[in-house]
Amino acid sequence: MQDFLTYLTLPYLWEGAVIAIELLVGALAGGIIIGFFLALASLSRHWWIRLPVQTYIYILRGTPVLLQLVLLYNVLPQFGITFSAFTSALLALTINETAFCAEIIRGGIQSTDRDQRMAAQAFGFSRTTEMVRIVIPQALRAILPTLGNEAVGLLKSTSLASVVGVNELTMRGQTIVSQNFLFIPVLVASGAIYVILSSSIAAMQWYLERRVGLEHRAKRARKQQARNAVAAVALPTGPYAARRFSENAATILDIDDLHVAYRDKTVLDGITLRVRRGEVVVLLGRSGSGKSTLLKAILALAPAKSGSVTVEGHPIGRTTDGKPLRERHLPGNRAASGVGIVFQHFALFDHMTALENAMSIPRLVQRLPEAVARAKASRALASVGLSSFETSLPHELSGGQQQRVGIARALASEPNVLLFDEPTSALDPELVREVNQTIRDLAETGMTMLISTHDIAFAATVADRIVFLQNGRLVEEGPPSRLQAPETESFAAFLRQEFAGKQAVPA
Ligand SMILES: Nc1ncnc2c1ncn2[C@@H]1O[C@H](COP(=O)(O)OP(=O)(O)OP(=O)(O)O)[C@@H](O)[C@H]1O
Repeated sequence: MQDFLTYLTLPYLWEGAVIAIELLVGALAGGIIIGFFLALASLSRHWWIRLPVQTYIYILRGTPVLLQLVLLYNVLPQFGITFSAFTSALLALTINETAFCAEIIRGGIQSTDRDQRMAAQAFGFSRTTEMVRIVIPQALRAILPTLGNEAVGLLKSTSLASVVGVNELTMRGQTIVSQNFLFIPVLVASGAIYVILSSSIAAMQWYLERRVGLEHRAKRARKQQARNAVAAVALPTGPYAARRFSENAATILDIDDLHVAYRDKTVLDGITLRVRRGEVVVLLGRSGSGKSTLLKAILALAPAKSGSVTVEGHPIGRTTDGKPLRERHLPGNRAASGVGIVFQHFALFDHMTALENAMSIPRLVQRLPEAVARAKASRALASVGLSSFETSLPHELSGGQQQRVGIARALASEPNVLLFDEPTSALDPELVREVNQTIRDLAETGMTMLISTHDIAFAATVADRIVFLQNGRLVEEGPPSRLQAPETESFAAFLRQEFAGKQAVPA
């Protein structure tokens, strides 16, 4: 025991441990940074970017790190490149680590909810903002446990550096043993130092997991809200000024001869639709008729083959002379369109509180000062009756409340037109009413809305105009009274089917 304690506190062994730590930190940092870019490249849409990166990862993951180390140390000098033993070991470990980290990070990125990423794109987040504010914080939660394991594995792999003569912890232990033959106390002391180091990694992992955990975020948000309550900004009253719909109102959303196809399958076949300021238009149609695609196409999120969408003269997804916009110009174009959208499955950012969700567009897209964004978000949440839930995370809310946060998030950007993609179809029947009422209240304020729904009773009470789609074509449109007196046989057949076994259309 005495020998063990002597070796456990021996500076010679601890100096070796420091070398192991240097290798670990250098290789892990390099692995994570380079691995991040490799992960992005391996997810590229272009095969000529993807393929070489995937091949690199495949080869590195498939060969022992010891082999890579010896190869690097012995082969490079033959090309006139000579590194010290430490640099060679660091390089070999880093290169190996890039492949493993790339795979871990790729998994994390892919684990981020697709709906949230689509929402970010619809709101006009730039690719970088989407990555930094939405994807990475959520991916971190998913990858930290695996990354912790990887760090412990790497710590153990640093012992391989002794093969090329790096005088790290394992080598120092062996050197002592070769002189005094006290195998047990020396090797157990070396092992104990490795355990101390890996325990430090575990402690760091625990701390970081807590920091990025949802509970910690909620706690921080509550503290911050208490601080910001003093610095609240007064906004002019009512962004949603009452603008009652009038038949003579000007067109605000103009969809002209829109064709959308996924690969060779036509999904929208020449849709022309004009929505006037303050008007509420409800889209009806069977599942697969193209309602969601139409809403996505308005924000250039679906592959439009021809046709145009303009909002108050602002073309979406195209230049003023009708050419398709380049990918990198789409976020700015969407952000400037004044179109807000509410999704069927809410697509709330899971790691943000209700207030942060509602602040996301004013802050991250419109780049308003924090206090102004906060005030707008607060007002939007108040308008949907959720003032007392500002610091709640999405998972702490009911489905109906989550959807109302979704509505508040869209409202906080003060849109000119609001799109709803089946806003209640993911909700339990008892929660549908609260969301429908929120949308009706919005209609009363004069908000221009285009709503896709299967809820015909709701359509009857909110719509100024009904539009019926079938197989991607606009088959019938007219006042809500058409729900009782459809003009086309296909709309009548749709209504009969929808109402088989349901309640009658309200008069
Ligand atoms: N990303 C996609 N790739 C290929 N086809 C797609 C894609 N998105 C939608 N479609 C197809 O487009 C058609 C219209 O789909 P869409 O979601 O717009 O219908 P919908 O009327 O909104 O249906 P629902 O009421 O069930 O939501 C469907 O046939 C669907 O399979």
